[in-house]
Amino acid sequence: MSDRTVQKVRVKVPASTANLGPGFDSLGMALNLYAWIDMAVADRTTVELIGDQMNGIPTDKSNLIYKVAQMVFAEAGVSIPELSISMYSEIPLTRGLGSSASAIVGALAAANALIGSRFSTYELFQMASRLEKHPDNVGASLYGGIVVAFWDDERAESIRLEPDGRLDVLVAIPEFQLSTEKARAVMPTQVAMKDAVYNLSHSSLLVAALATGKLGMIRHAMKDRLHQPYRASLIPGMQTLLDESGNYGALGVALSGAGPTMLALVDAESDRKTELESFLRGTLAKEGISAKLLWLKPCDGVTATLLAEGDEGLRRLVEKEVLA
Ligand SMILES: Nc1ncnc2c1ncn2[C@@H]1O[C@H](COP(=O)(O)OP(=O)(O)O)[C@@H](O)[C@H]1O
Ligand SMILES: N[C@@H](CCOP(=O)(O)O)C(=O)O
Repeated sequence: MSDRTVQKVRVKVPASTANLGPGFDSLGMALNLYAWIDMAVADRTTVELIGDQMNGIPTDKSNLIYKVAQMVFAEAGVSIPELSISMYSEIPLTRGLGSSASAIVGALAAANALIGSRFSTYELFQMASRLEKHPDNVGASLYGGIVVAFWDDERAESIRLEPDGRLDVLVAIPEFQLSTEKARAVMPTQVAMKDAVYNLSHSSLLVAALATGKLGMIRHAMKDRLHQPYRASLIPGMQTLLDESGNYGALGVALSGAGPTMLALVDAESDRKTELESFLRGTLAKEGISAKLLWLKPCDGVTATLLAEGDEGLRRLVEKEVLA
């Protein structure tokens, strides 16, 4: 252990939505649902999961947070074999809101803060993209805002766009889980040139619309032929939502990440929010799917805070400030 090592850190990391329709594996947006991770140097490794959101996550050294932290230490040439980790998360698992990316980014940021921030945010982004194998969710959780990025199996590059303040985000989170692995497995390995051109043009137009605040263009741009048509078979009601949400006040609609969550961009001033909620809820209900609806906002990326001896534990913070 080096003298630059601090004893305890807390990170707060946002959820993310990837793709935004046509930007498969290249567009992401941070959303204000959060996970908190406390990480401390310890004599014996412990993993405390607060709340029941993370049921089934391992609490030994096979835990993703522990493994990612060890990767950071190894890369820095530092030995901190035993960690005390506490976690609380509002981000539902395997629903397309980037829980795995938030865990990876949270672990990278916490471990890096523990060793005196030896790595830059850019270096953490390279590590995160290598682990997640696509940069959209990790880029958004790390940098915040809207992130436009690529990962070419060797390096990741990105630019953050400032989200327009008028953008509200409605997500419908179905009760069933769908792993990213399963939702990637239904996609073809090759696509027709016309579909590639369709996505290139729509994704480029979407980025331009988001960058210039031309919100009316979103309904034309937020369309996809690379992944959503294949994934629709896994999410009953999805095609109807994609085809018709625009008639109920959405600026645009997409599958959030690999799904099953559906996401609508909405003008914050819209007077049709209740109408849109009923349409989303009703369409999924017709397929026998109950869904939790949440209104979210784009937000900033991960933050890390060094903790002092007397600072309250994560469980207390969650009871006092998050669940209150
Ligand atoms: N806080 C966490 N700690 C450890 N593993 C996690 C955590 N959050 C998510 N994961 C892992 O990520 C998986 C979900 O990833 P994925 O299928 O990509 O869905 P999504 O990222 O959309 O929630 C979980 O099943 C779990 O293995
Ligand atoms: N671009 C990826 C995004 C997966 O996001 P997740 O939140 O579902 O993990 C994909 O579409 O597979």
